[in-house]
Amino acid sequence: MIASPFATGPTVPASVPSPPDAALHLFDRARIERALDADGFAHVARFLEAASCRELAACYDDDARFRSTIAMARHGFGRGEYRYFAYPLPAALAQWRAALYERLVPIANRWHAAMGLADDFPPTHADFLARCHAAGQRRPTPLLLRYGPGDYNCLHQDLYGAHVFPLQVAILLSQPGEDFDGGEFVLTEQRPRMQSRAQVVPLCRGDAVVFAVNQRPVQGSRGPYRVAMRHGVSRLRRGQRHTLGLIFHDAT
Ligand SMILES: O=C(O)CCC(=O)C(=O)O
Ligand SMILES: [Fe+2]
Repeated sequence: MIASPFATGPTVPASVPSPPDAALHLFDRARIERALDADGFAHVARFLEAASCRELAACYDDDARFRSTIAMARHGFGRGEYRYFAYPLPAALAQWRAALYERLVPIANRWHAAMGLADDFPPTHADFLARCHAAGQRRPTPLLLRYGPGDYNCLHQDLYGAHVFPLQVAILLSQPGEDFDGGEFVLTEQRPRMQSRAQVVPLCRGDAVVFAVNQRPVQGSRGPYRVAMRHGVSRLRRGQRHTLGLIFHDAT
């Protein structure tokens, strides 16, 4: 268990509330690895408590925490808005990012080897960030997303430069059926010489989904081949939906 997202950090005001810890113990690596290998995603239920979700969603309006705000419609990305956190990240977001990286890095390295990709990833997130920063990828990528009625997120890949960690995590901060309707997390998979396959991940508030950023290896009869994944969110029919996105590489 680790500290609250808002507990410390040089620029975070002392008055900000302290939600409970993320349930990193639910992050059962063997199960997650099996699910990622089979489907390209793993669902981790109840990763964050409702109070933490509410506090994270509420911090969307705190301008001082963010480096930039993107109106998705302006870029053809969909409809809705998201904001990238500024460095220094709220202390526990940095800790979650580092802790999740360390749990996922063996899978990332095995995937890259299976796909014949040269990169291998260092055991700590600090060392991987140093590699990103040395290559000019210095801007933080953790983000909060906010969707209202009619909003959606087009299928995409969060690639921000040459250095790409092949897995990322999204955490739903709102409760489907209560806070919003519609707005399902969707993944598609482009398989060589085959039509694309879509999967919907039925997240509840506080659930995390770990998924492939771009390519993943699939075991074929003649060895592994690569499939390309994309993710997005279907249109909201009602209400408001917030998500926390944790991407492990930084951006140019
Ligand atoms: O809102 C969502 O569930 C999708 C978020 C997303 O695209 C991301 O975390 O990269
Ligand atoms: Fe994304």
